[in-house]
Amino acid sequence: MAGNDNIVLSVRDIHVQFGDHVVLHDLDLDVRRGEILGFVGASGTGKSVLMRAILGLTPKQEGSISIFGRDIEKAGEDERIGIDMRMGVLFQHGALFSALTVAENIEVPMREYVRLPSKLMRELAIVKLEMVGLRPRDADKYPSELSGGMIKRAALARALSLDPDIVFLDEPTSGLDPIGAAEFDELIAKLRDTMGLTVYMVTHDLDSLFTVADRIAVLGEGRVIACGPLSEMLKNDDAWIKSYFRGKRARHIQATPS
Ligand SMILES: Nc1ncnc2c1ncn2[C@@H]1O[C@H](COP(=O)(O)OP(=O)(O)OP(=O)(O)O)[C@@H](O)[C@H]1O
Repeated sequence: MAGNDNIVLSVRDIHVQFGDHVVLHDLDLDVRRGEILGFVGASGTGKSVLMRAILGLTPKQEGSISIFGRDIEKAGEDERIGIDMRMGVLFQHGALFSALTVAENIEVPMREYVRLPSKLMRELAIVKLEMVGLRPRDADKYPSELSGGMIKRAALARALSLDPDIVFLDEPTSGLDPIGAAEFDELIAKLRDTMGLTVYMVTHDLDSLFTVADRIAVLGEGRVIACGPLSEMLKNDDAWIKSYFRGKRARHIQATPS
């Protein structure tokens, strides 16, 4: 429920369509403080659309979105900026600015939202770099000089730039090898534990869901058709959920000791 301190994000009766194409309808979702919520669904079901609608980047036709207990449509401009500052985003493919160094990329949200001396921004950027497991000497590299895993980490550092309460991660482990993906999952869990972050993670990565997600929300036919811990997904008899969580690949992951 909105207004409940334990709920960071509350989505109610959301409807989003493009022309005649209804992507989301009557969609409800709550994200709890300090949890890692894994958000899954077949390709093209609207996971990115929902994330973009929550972030105010895609218009919705109906419904309400409350963040930190505040309906974002009722928030004034200053309040909205305050809410935006408490949300970090890692877009699919990292989306770093290629003409900026890693440190400059991390400083982008600082420049946008807060006025700080350059030297302090640089120092803060280095702290963020270290938080995500990069080294200070990576600060002056350009994105083209980074590996895929380093790009994800740099993008995460940028998402953490303003010490947000919640981060939205769109397929953070896609394109990483299994070891890099597992290390990234570990990093996310560590940041949640140390910073009390709430994590909203769109993913296709079963390993992530099995190892770090506290709850999983499943999108199907425009709505959240199931939401709960992995144990509930493993008992769910919906055809897609069953084949996803109890299919061959899932059985292999469960059988492999971590
Ligand atoms: N700006 C837009 N205009 C028109 N249609 C759009 C727009 N954005 C998304 N869509 C459509 O909405 C549907 C859902 O897209 P979305 O990218 O949210 O899927 P997804 O669940 O994130 O898929 P994937 O797992 O493959 O990334 C798709 O049919 C897509 O073509």
